[in-house]
Amino acid sequence: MAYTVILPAAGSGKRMGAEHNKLFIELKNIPVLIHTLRVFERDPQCAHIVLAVKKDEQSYIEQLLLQYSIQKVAAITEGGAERQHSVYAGLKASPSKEVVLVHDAARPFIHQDVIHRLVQAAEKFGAAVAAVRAKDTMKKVQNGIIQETVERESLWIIQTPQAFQYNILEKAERMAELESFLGTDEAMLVERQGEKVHIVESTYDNVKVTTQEDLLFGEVILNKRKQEEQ
Ligand SMILES: Nc1ccn([C@@H]2O[C@H](COP(=O)(O)OP(=O)(O)OP(=O)(O)O)[C@@H](O)[C@H]2O)c(=O)n1
Ligand SMILES: C[C@](O)(CO)[C@H](O)COP(=O)(O)O
Repeated sequence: MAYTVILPAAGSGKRMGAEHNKLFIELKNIPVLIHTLRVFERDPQCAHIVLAVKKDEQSYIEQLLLQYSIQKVAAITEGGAERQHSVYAGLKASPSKEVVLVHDAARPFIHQDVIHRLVQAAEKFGAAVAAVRAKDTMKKVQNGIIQETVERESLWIIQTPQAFQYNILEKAERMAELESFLGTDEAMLVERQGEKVHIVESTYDNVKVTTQEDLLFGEVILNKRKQEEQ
């Protein structure tokens, strides 16, 4: 089934400590943003891409789209102060009212197979997110003291893409805005509307480029994939 992907790309990259948007940092001489865009540009099931960007970065991003022949961007909208605001702005600009994916532009290593399983799950169940099982023990801590160990067997690390039937995500975003609720992912907003969100198992190399170390991981991931292609 065809889908539209919303790519929030309007962050400040504080944890990266870069002078400019971390999405412009190059991995193997290609900007992180382009690596991510190429995944969807090359996916026949992706009908449209919607970008949410910082106003003062829009013309530079438009130049990148031309330079790298990215054709599927149907809309570029202005992002907001929080990731959630950027996603909602992107949703409002979406040309499609069917299955919509939200994917961090900072996650360039997503596999097409995971995307397709997410689209199928969203079509069938209404909402689904990419995730991997927790490998470390997780604990709740207050004032530097462990309060509770969370049983690991049922713990998953949630990623993006997060896939939804349009009307489910639209209502969740609209209600969150009305109630001034801020979540760290779209699933939170959908869950609070009583919807069931399904898990689609993803891969551990679906890294979000957040801190300097992730750039090292990214180089290794790209080198490994290049070797596998040979
Ligand atoms: N107001 C915001 C904040 C984030 N994002 C985007 O959401 C994705 C995930 O956010 P994150 O990795 O946290 O990026 P930043 O917010 O830039 O990072 P930091 O929190 O370190 O500043 C990124 O593609 C980022 O560009 C966005 O579109 N609008
Ligand atoms: C949406 C997300 O990628 C799921 O893990 C994550 O919550 C984004 O967090 P960020 O701090 O906005 O990068």
